Amino acid sequence: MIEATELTKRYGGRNAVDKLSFTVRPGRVTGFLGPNGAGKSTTMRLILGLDTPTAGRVTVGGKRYADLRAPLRTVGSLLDAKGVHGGRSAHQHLAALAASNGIPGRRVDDVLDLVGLPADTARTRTKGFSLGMGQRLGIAAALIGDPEVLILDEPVNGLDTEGIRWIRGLMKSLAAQGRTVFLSSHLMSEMELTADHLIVIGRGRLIADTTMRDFIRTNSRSHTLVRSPEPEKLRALLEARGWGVRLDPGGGWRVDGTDATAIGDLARDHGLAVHELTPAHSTLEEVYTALAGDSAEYRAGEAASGKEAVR
Ligand SMILES: Nc1ncnc2c1ncn2[C@@H]1O[C@H](COP(=O)(O)OP(=O)(O)OP(=O)(O)O)[C@@H](O)[C@H]1O
Repeated sequence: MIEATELTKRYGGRNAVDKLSFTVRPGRVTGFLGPNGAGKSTTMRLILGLDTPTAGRVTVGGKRYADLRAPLRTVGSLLDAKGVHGGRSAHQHLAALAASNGIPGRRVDDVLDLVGLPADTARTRTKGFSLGMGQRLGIAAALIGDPEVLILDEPVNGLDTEGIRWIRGLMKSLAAQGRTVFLSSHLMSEMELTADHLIVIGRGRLIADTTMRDFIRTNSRSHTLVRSPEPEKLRALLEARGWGVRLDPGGGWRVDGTDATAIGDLARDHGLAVHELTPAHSTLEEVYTALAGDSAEYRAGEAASGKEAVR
């Protein structure tokens, strides 16, 4: 569990993190979203004791990071996959981390296996590692202490499709084991598939702390997707009713202001074939983009309650 209470970090004259209070609970994957400069990395650094708060506090498993005796056994993190000495091998890097936290050396082979880094690769210097291999090594380092809490900043960066799918499965299985998984990503489609819960910030303030499902439901414009072999005829009929009609990126029309029943009846009354008629919600990406485009920093002032998704 991660608990932030009125967490504040001031740089120069500006609050990068501004009275942020939230709880990241075990047993689920929590996504951390916010536009560039919203304060996500700063928050993660504060959680990990890499920076000190100006005010407020944040704890991991009930303790401040600085008070953890063997931190890697409590919290594993991936903030910057390039933060590895290029002259060392992956094996040496992980062995050094293990030794520094009283973790048995045999754990190194376990985590290498878990992240799919072959033994011979793990013995070569990391300087030649691809971005994807570096990312796997970073995740191995995060897992070395078998921690209850995982904090990962953009963990799918540089991974190919198979790697992204692998991370998704790994995050979900770690959460299913009862661990706390907190991750940021700019890949919305991936976040939608991976996270159960979302914490959204803008300008250092809490905007939403809610389930993925509720975040999308509350902020999406529900619409009906309709396809017909005579799309223009259908569009004319829909618009004549005063309903909003937009082109769906996948083809067909997105219709606002009515429901599937009314559209189906309308098409039938005019002898028009309909090949698809689906009530639909926006994707996370659509909701998020609309929110971000709505105003710089998500109308941070309006979201004072913090618990409700923005509208
Ligand atoms: N060490 C620092 N000194 C001064 N200002 C900083 C420092 N670190 C971050 N900031 C500022 O704090 C704000 C929040 O930055 P932060 O990197 O936490 O945002 P972010 O949400 O992680 O953004 P991104 O998605 O681009 O990584 C920004 O305005 C940034 O310029």
